[in-house]
Amino acid sequence: MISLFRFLKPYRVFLTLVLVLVFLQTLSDLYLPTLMADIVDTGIVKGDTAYILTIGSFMLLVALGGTICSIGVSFFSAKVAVGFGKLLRHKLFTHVESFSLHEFDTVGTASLITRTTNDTNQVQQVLVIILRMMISAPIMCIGGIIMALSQDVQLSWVLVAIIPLLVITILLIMGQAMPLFTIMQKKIDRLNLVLDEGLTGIRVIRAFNRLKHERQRFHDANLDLTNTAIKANRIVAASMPVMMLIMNISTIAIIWFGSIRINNGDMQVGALMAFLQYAMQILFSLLMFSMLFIMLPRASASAARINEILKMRPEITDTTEAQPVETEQGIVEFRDVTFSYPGAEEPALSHISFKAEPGKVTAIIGGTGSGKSTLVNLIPRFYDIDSGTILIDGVDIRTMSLESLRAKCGFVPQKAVLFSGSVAENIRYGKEDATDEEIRYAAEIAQAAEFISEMKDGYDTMIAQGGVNVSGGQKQRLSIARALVRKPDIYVFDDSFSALDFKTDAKLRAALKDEIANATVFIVAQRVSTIMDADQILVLDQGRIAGMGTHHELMQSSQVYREIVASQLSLEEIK
Ligand SMILES: Nc1ncnc2c1ncn2[C@@H]1O[C@H](COP(=O)(O)OP(=O)(O)OP(=O)(O)O)[C@@H](O)[C@H]1O
Repeated sequence: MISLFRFLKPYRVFLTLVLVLVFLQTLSDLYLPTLMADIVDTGIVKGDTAYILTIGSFMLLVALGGTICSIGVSFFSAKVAVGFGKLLRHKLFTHVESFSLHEFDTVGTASLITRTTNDTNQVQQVLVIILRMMISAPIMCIGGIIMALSQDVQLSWVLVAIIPLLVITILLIMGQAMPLFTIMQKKIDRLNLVLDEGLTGIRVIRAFNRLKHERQRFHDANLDLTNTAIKANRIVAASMPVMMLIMNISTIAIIWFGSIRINNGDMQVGALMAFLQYAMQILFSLLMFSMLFIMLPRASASAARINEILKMRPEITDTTEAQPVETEQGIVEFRDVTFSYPGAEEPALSHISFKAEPGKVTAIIGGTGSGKSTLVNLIPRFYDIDSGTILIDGVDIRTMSLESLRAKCGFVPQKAVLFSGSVAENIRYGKEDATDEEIRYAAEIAQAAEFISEMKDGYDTMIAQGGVNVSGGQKQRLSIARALVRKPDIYVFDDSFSALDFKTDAKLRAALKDEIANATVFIVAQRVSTIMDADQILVLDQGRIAGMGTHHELMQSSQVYREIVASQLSLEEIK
C-alpha cells in the first residue's frame, strides 16, 4: 500500500498542513488534563477563584485551538484523499488502456472495473484515517505515557498490565480479519462478472429462458459475498465490546488503586483525574490503531490488487528503437508466420507466408475457427507472433511505433463496436479532425447515408450505450464509415459485410472499389460471393494456408476452396 502513496506527491502542501494540524491538535488534547489537575489541586483545594478563572479561560483557549485544528484536519485530509483517489483512478485507466489483448484476457474486464472503482475507494477511505491517526495515535500514546508518569509513577503499573492485554487482543483480531477481507475483494470481482454477463447478455438469457438460472447464479455470488462480509464484520463488531471491557476494567483499576494512594496521602484528587484521562488517551490511541488495523487489511488487499495492475507491463509496447515509420505504400508481407494464443496447445496460425499489395484486394476465407480473424489481428499488432516476420513496406512491424503502425490501418472488427455519442462523433472516431463533409462522404460510401438521413436528428442522432438503437447491419456500416474517414493505406474488413443483405453488400463493394482503389485491402469473409472478385484469395484450414490465388486458380488447385464454393454457390454462379 505504501508504494501507492507516491501518488500523494501533488498534494504535498495539503499533506504537510494536515500533519502539522494533527500534531497541534494532539498537543492540545494532551495538555488539557494537566490544566484540569491544576484547577482541582491548586484552585479548588485552596479556594483560589482567580486562579480557577485564569486557568479555566486558558483551558478554553487551548480547547478552541484544538477544535480549529481538528476542523482544518478534516477539511484538508478530505481534499488530499479525494485528489489521491482521482489520480489513482486516472493512472489505472491510462495504464490499462496500454494493455495488449493478452493482459485483458488474463485479468478480465470485470476485475479491471472493480479494481478501478471499489478497490480505489477502499484505499482512499483508509487514507483519510491514516492521515488522522498516523501522527496523532503515536503522539497520544507516548505523550500520554509521559504525562501519566509525570502525574504518578506508582499508578502507572496499572498501565503496564493493561497495554499488553490490549495489544494482544488487537493482534488476534487482525490475524482473523485480514484474510477474510482479502477474500471479500475477490468475491466482489465474481459478483461483478456475473452481473456484467447477466446484463449484457439479457437478450440471449431471455431467448433461452435462462432467467431462473441467471438469478440463481447471481444469488449464489451475492450470498457468497454476504456470508464472507458478515463473518469479517462479526469479528470487527465483537472486537469493540472486548476493547470497551478492557477500557472499563482499566478505569476501575485506576480509580481503585488511585483512591488508596489518595487515602495514604501520596496523591491528589486532581492528579488522579488527570491520570485517568491520560490512561484513557493511551488506551484510546491503541483503539485508533486497532481501527486502523481492522481497515488496513482490506485496503492493503485492495492496494495489492491495484499494484498488480500497475506493475503489469503490457506485452506489446514500442521497443526502444521503435520509429514512427512514415511509409507510403502499405505492402503487407507475412514471412513464415506462426502464432499461438497464450496457453493454447496448438498454434492458431502456422507457417503463413503471403504478400498483399496496394491496389489489390486480399481475401481470406475458411471454416469457422480456421484463424481468419487471428491473421488480420496480427497486422495492427494486437498480438505478437511466435516466429516469422510481418513486414509493412519492407519494415518489420515490431520496429515501427505502435501509433504509426495503427495510423496506417483502417480496422473494421468482426463485432462492430459503437460508442455512446452522436452518429457523427462515432464516424469522427476514425479521424479526429474530419470535417462534416468528410464524414458525410464516408457515410455515403459505406451505404450509411440513407438510413442516417432517416434518423430523427440525422448525423446528430445519439447512439445509445453499446449501439443498441441501431441494427446489426447499420452498426457494421457505421464502423466501415469510421475506417473510411481516416483514408488509411491498409484496410482490414473482418467479416464486416456479414450482416448486410446481398443488395447492400454488392452496392457497398462497388462503392468501395473506387474509393479504396489504391489501398491494400483485406477482406475476411464467410460468403464466397463477397470475395470472388478479389485479386488474391487465401484459403485457411486449421491455421494453415490450404490454397492461394484468384477464384479461378483456386477452383483448379484447391480442394478445400472447391468444397467451400460448392457448399455456397449454384453451378451458374461458380462459372
Ligand atoms: N483470445 C483468444 N484466446 C485463445 N484462443 C483464441 C482466442 N481467439 C481465438 N482463439 C482460437 O484461435 C482459433 C482461430 O480463431 P479465429 O477467431 O481466428 O477464427 P476465425 O477463422 O476468424 O473464425 P470465425 O469465422 O468463426 O470468426 C480458434 O481455435 C479459437 O478458438
